[in-house]
Amino acid sequence: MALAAARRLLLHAGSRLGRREAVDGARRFANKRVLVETEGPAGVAVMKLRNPPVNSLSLECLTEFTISLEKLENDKSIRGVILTSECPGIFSAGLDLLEMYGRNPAHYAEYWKNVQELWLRLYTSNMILVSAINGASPAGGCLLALCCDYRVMADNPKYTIGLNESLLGIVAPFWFKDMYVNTIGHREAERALQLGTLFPPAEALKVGVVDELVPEDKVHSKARSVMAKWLAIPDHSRQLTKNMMRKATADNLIKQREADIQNFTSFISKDSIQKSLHMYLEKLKQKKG
Ligand SMILES: CCCCCCC/C=C/C(=O)SCCNC(=O)CCNC(=O)[C@H](O)C(C)(C)COP(=O)(O)OP(=O)(O)OC[C@H]1O[C@@H](n2cnc3c(N)ncnc32)[C@H](O)[C@@H]1OP(=O)(O)O
Repeated sequence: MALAAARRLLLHAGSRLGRREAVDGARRFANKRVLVETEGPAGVAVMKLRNPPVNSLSLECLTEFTISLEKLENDKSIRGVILTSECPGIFSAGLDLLEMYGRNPAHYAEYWKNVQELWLRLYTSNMILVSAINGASPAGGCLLALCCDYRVMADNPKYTIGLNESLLGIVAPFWFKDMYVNTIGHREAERALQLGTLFPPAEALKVGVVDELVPEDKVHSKARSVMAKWLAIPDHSRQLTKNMMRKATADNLIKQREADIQNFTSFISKDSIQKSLHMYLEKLKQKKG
């Protein structure tokens, strides 16, 4: 309930801000955790995640992200979105572990519903989505990138990308898996999912998790030039083709959303899974020394 009210408020506040800043030609609207800048005639928006320190996808962040996408979808002048991060060295640390640890079943259900919603909106977007991966991108971070039509990654060996859920003692849901299989093929996905592989850039390129590597300072300009190429294709044929390629995967979740929420809630509530998450969080803390 509270979240729905927040959503209405954000939509309203966002549109007021959007109108005010349109005066300069370049428009922008911002929620606390997502900044969107649109650049006039080209019809391209740049969406920057800014939920420091690691752009974890908290419930608030997911909500703001989904609302921002909804607004862009409703703006017929926008044809493409570049998805990137404002947090140095991190694209997104994925789902917020603190939303999945030490909470109650109702919270887990609410959180998962919002994860599903963002995924469905991103994955089935009619807009061209290009990710400019400028940092680490584990699990849910990789998921965001996989939803895009094209992935440009900074060629910095410190950054890794992949679905590493098994390392946390949890299991990537079937729709994460489906998208991984669609992107890198069954054999590679099977291996990478079991091992929880976090690919450094060169390996991510080789296996097909990303489409292109560029020096870090060129990620944004490359994403723009990729976008220009995709914008040259007529929207209607590109959109119908995208829909044809993705519909079955999206429908697979749509037809069992409620069961998937229940499955997540009972899985994540298990003592053994909570214990695994606790240990992983402790490991993250200890890493700092
Ligand atoms: C049937 C269904 C089953 C369940 C399916 C669930 C699917 C789950 C999907 C996910 O996305 S789970 C999340 C997976 N993410 C990770 O494994 C990433 C963990 N984080 C890191 O590896 C590192 O933090 C980093 C992203 C590489 C950044 O490293 P850096 O050294 O720059 O920062 P840190 O000191 O490690 O972290 C700072 C701060 O942030 C906290 N944090 C990190 N990641 C998360 C996260 N995903 N959620 C919440 N909080 C996170 C970290 O603990 C530090 O906190 P403080 O110690 O400062 O309090």
